[in-house]
Amino acid sequence: MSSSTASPLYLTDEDVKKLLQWDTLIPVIERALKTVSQTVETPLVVQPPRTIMPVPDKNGVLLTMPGFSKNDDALACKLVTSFPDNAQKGMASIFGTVLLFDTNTGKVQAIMEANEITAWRTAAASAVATKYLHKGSDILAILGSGVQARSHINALTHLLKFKEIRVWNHNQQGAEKLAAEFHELGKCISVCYSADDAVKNADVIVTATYASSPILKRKWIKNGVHINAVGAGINHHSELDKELYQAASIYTDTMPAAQIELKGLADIEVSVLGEIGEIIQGTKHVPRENITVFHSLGMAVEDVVTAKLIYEQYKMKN
Ligand SMILES: NC(=O)C1=CN([C@@H]2O[C@H](COP(=O)(O)OP(=O)(O)OC[C@H]3O[C@@H](n4cnc5c(N)ncnc54)[C@H](OP(=O)(O)O)[C@@H]3O)[C@@H](O)[C@H]2O)C=CC1
Ligand SMILES: O=C([O-])C1=[NH+]CCC1
Repeated sequence: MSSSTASPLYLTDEDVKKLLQWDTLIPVIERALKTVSQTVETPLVVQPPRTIMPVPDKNGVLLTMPGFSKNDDALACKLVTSFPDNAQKGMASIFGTVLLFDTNTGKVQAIMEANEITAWRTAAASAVATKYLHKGSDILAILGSGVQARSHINALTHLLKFKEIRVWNHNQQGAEKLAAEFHELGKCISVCYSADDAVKNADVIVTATYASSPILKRKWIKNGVHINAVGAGINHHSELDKELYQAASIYTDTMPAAQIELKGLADIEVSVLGEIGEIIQGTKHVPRENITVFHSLGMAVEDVVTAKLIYEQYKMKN
């Protein structure tokens, strides 16, 4: 069959999972984060603001996330939904699909289920932010026990050797289940029964929930802690309390998206200081004693480069 008539490759989440590894993914995501922040005449990354469409009468949103990376010669678009009530049905909250295109012809090369892609690339971005902004690695605290909580434990423990890992969830059973799952794999995780216990003296904290009121407070955490704020829906920022926002140096993945999706921070007189890519490049510096927040929104280019990496790995193995 000629390549102009060949059907696109279809990869399920199971297939994708077999083709992803932190050692290869984290550097690819690091390069994407850095490239987004580079000012060059011809853009190396194209990612228009994503559309976020609330689904009427349902507690859910549909996002469209197209992107292009020149360095990776990769063009893709992710469609992703977020339906927080799915947990009550025993289902995942986030469902995604990525279309990867041939950059010369625009023909679809591959269609990939993107639940694993979203879980891995988000955690990889937090791992990169943590690499540049953490000051210690004794204690890791995870707030939330869902898909992102799991992938963040995997990515962060791949990168850093923590002495203690703690998990808290608003529903204790979720935390216990996650800890038991890691226990099976030989990883010890303590379940905490309050969020303040979980984050006491922590060096790195991840918030990955749908909380609509703060689950992390300034008064509970030490100076110098690094926080990856990953969750809490679209168009609002609610996992951290006002005092914490006001005390922290906040970085994000992409400023154009932050100006839209984090615009509510202006109401509490908080500004995002810049992109994590600027820290990677060394054009911005943060004093060691500062509390740092990586406000992760999720970028199309992360999905683009991850899908390309998966496609290349697939071709190599088949
Ligand atoms: N920045 C990015 O790139 C991305 C961000 N996200 C965001 O990350 C967050 C987690 O996503 P994901 O792990 O896939 O979702 P999951 O449904 O797998 O996990 C959600 C977690 O939040 C908890 N939770 C739900 N409601 C509340 C609440 N009101 N207060 C406190 N905790 C709550 C759940 O507990 P329980 O199930 O026990 O109720 C569960 O631990 C979401 O906000 C999502 O939008 C997701 C993908 C990418
Ligand atoms: O970037 C992403 O894929 C998402 N961010 C929030 C929900 C899904």
